[in-house]
Amino acid sequence: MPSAADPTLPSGRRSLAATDIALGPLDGRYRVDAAPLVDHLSEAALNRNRIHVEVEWFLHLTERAVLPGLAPVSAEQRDGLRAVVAGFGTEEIAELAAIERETVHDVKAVEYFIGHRLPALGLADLTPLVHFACTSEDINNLAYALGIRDAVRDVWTPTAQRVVDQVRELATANAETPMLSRTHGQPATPTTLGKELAVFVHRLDRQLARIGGQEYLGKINGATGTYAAHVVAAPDVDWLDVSRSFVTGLGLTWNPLTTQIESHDWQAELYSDVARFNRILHNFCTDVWSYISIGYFKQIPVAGATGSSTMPHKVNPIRFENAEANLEIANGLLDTLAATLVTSRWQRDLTDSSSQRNVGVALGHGLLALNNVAKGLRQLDVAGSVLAADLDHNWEVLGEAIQTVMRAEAIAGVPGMDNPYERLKELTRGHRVDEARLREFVGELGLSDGAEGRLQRLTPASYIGLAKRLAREAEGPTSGPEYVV
Ligand SMILES: O=C(O)C[C@H](Nc1ncnc2c1ncn2[C@@H]1O[C@H](COP(=O)(O)O)[C@@H](O)[C@H]1O)C(=O)O
Repeated sequence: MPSAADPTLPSGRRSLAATDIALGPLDGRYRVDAAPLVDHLSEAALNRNRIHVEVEWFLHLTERAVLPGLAPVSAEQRDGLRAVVAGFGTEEIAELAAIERETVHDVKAVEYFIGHRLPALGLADLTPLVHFACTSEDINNLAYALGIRDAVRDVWTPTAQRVVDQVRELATANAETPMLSRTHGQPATPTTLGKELAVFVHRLDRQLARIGGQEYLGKINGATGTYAAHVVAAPDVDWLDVSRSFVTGLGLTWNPLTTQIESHDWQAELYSDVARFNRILHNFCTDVWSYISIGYFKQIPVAGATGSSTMPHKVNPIRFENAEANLEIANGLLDTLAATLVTSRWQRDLTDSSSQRNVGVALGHGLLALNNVAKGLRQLDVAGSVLAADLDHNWEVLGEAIQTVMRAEAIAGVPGMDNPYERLKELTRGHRVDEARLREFVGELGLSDGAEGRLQRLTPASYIGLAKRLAREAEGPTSGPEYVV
């Protein structure tokens, strides 16, 4: 490692490498955002979960009395073992690291770490029961499943849910705010701002429901998933039942059939779902960014904050831009994990060991993005007058309304309703048509009274179909107000 005196460094420059300065942003400037995941997905949390699994397996084997002479340990001994998990902190992290430096095997180090604590609990005789019949993956897969489950359930999901609820509130508040649509970026049939936001809420809710229903699978079945060591050591035990009850007792779903490794298919499913949620949120961010850019949303300036270092007038949409970037980075990792974790050569290769160490990083970038979207949304105001002015400049979007009413009239037998589409195309395609010209056109069509009245009362702002009602679908199905012109 280069030091301050390293001659390869430019003269006089101190090396920062010898300090504990983070290389990555999640452990540096964004540390606070990522912090809630540390308790579940850091290396220390993985090790604590490994100790938890080893301790619970030890207790399970004693409770099931799987070997001759084996009996449940005392309540005090049981509490003492569980206290090893609960008390895992800075000193224990260092102690475990020291053991691993010798074993050069992370799970073996955990086994020895626990073994060292047994004499003080009067359990020295049971040292061979720690990690009994286990391969490392028996411990690893369960430790990861617990960490990932808790991170998703207790950290990522509540944060994602709060952001979706913020969008839901904005959708409801703007259910009736008319807005020009822009298919292909061109003026199109109007909608309401709330309805467009509700589409995102509906999409994100679906992904959250999938993620909420995710199974977290686990296995404990030995070096090649055959229970060979278990059976040769204790032939009369119902090992499938011992295994199933242990895994389900941890709150996981038992995987009955594996190689050495839990196949990780559930992880691939989860990461694909979270990545899809992220993609939808990314779409939301770029839409909001674009609405800000055309003035539909005003950003509330934060007192004391600077937009541009040179252009004093600016309030930049940086929260949505940060979210975009972090969603992309999260998905780069999530996609890689989902694509690669499902493959392991023959009965195992160790690539998953290294890959899974990045699950927290992937979720961390997603969490950071969510926090930025939440912040960005709190700083938005809807510019109703800009939305209204835009609608008023685009009366030609009523061409669709007129030609569709003419078709209905033709079917009802009203004469003179021929070629409606073509006539409206001639009137509107590629040019501006103002209110007066449209009203005049409608007045000359010879429509029935009801149809003409409906069209003459129509404005771009009121040509929104069922958008108000649909916007409220984000709150849940409604029997709310019907379409009224
Ligand atoms: O129960 C077993 O151990 C079974 C054994 N395979 C292994 N299974 C699980 N872990 C193993 C295995 N081999 C090594 N290691 C240890 O994994 C750690 C890999 O470190 P890193 O690359 O940083 O993720 C690092 O600590 C390695 O020592 C087999 O041969 O089938």
